[in-house]
Amino acid sequence: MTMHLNDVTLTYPDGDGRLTALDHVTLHAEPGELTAVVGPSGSGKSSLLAVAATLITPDSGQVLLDGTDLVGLNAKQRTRVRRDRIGIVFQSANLLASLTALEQLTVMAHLAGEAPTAAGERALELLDAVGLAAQAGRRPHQLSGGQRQRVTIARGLMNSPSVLLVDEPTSALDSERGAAILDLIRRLTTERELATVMVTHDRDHLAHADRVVEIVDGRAQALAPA
Ligand SMILES: Nc1ncnc2c1ncn2[C@@H]1O[C@H](COP(=O)(O)OP(=O)(O)OP(=O)(O)O)[C@@H](O)[C@H]1O
Repeated sequence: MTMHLNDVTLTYPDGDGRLTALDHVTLHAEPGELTAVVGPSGSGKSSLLAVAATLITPDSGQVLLDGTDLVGLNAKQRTRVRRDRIGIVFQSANLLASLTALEQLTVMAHLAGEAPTAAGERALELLDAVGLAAQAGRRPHQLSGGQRQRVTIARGLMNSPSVLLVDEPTSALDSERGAAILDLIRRLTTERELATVMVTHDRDHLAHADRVVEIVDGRAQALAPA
């Protein structure tokens, strides 16, 4: 599926006025392609992901998923689209301390009402895909930072999404582990035909991207991939 943000403007209340976080932003994410979003702190990158994830409704513009505008949907419909079509790997989406890596994934399916057997099989497959088959029974404190990040990526794929939204996937990792996570996101994007949008502060990551969008003061411009 293609995600297309079209002329999106988002403002937040700011004292007596409004702060423009996204200023007529347009962005295309195509299946099998990795779009990197870069820009200074406070430029609007997280806001962009939140709009794409349908967690925030923009003031104007469209969020098109295969041509359907998600902005017009009601809350229940948006929740369904998010659950069925969108994978979210945000920094704030922490792992639950008491659950094993496998359970971090199956709990998602459980909440969505899926039968445990199918969910367990898919979760194991995903942990295998991110290189953690042997660690399926470990809890977060028994995993390295890079392994925990892999679990969050696998969890983001649990609903077999078409669109994957990733916020700063390597910020807590050293450069070697960060590079491995980038390789993983690149590979999964290609193999699973995901339309991936990834916010990153690390310019080394741009070599992995098919498209690079720079956001400055809420305005987006396309950069040539590195
Ligand atoms: N809930 C909010 N209410 C008011 N202003 C907000 C809110 N969230 C973000 N902002 C402001 O909107 C602007 C864009 O913020 P955003 O978090 O999207 O930037 P960012 O590029 O992700 O920054 P960083 O790289 O530091 O995470 C900033 O000026 C920020 O202060």
